Amino acid sequence: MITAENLTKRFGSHTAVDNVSFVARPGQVTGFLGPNGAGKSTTMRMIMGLDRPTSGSTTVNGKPFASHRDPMTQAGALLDAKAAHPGRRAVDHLRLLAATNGLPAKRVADVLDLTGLTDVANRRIGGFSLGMHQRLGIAATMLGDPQVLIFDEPVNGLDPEGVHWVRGFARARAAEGRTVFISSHLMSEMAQTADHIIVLGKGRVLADAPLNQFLRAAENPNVRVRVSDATVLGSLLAADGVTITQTAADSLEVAGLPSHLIARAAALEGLELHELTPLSASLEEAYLALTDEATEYRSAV
Ligand SMILES: Nc1ncnc2c1ncn2[C@@H]1O[C@H](COP(=O)(O)OP(=O)(O)OP(=O)(O)O)[C@@H](O)[C@H]1O
Repeated sequence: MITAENLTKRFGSHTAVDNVSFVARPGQVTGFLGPNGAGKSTTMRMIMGLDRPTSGSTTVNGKPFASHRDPMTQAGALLDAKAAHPGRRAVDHLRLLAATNGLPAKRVADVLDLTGLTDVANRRIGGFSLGMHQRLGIAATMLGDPQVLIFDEPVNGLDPEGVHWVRGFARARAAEGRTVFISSHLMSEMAQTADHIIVLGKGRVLADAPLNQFLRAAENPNVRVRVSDATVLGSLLAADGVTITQTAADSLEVAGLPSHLIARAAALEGLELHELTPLSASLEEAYLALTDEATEYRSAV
């Protein structure tokens, strides 16, 4: 489990992470979404004790990461896949990490196997493709068999096979009961990987909800309605979970109802519809609207 409570990080006058609170739970892939510069990497670095928060706190399995006696058995983080020395062989890189962290040498063979790198274990890292670098970075996170895994943009630049592999790996680790926390700037990617999504924009949490809530919001976009009597239709549509904004004498914007139900209500009342337009079509658009600070979507999710 990972928690962040009122986490804030300032670099000079710039606030990179602004009062962020969330929980990433065991048994789930939690997607940490946001455009470049939103503060995802800085948050991950603070969780791993690599950056000190200006204020607020984070915990990994109940304690600040750095205060665990055996940190690599608590959490593994892939923050920079190219961090390994290019002249070193993959197996030696992992052996060194295991030895300096007091982990059994036999874990090296286990994690090479787990990440499909056994056949290239004796190759120098400098000759690795991006996908192999990524696998090696992920292998290192698993050396201590930790309960918590943190991957910063793990699919960036990977080919489709590499993306598929990372996705499957993350899902499999969550299915084992681990907490998997993955950042991405692509909603489409997270929609295929995450159970729960936290959206960050300009350092702030814009949304924190199960993936299926985002999917529902995208399936039921806001609908613009022009009708002979907007006041009458508005009162007919009013219900729990439905938000109605009258934008002009003959216009409404309706959130939380599909178009066909709006049309049916108008027809039953004998009202004349002049327009019925869904305002957003896709999950990606819902996410872009959110990070663009479109307030309607923030409340819809
Ligand atoms: N060491 C630093 N010194 C000054 N500013 C920093 C530092 N690290 C990050 N920042 C700034 O903090 C903000 C958040 O950066 P961060 O890397 O956390 O964002 P991100 O969401 O991970 O984006 P990206 O995907 O581009 O890495 C950015 O404006 C960045 O320029």
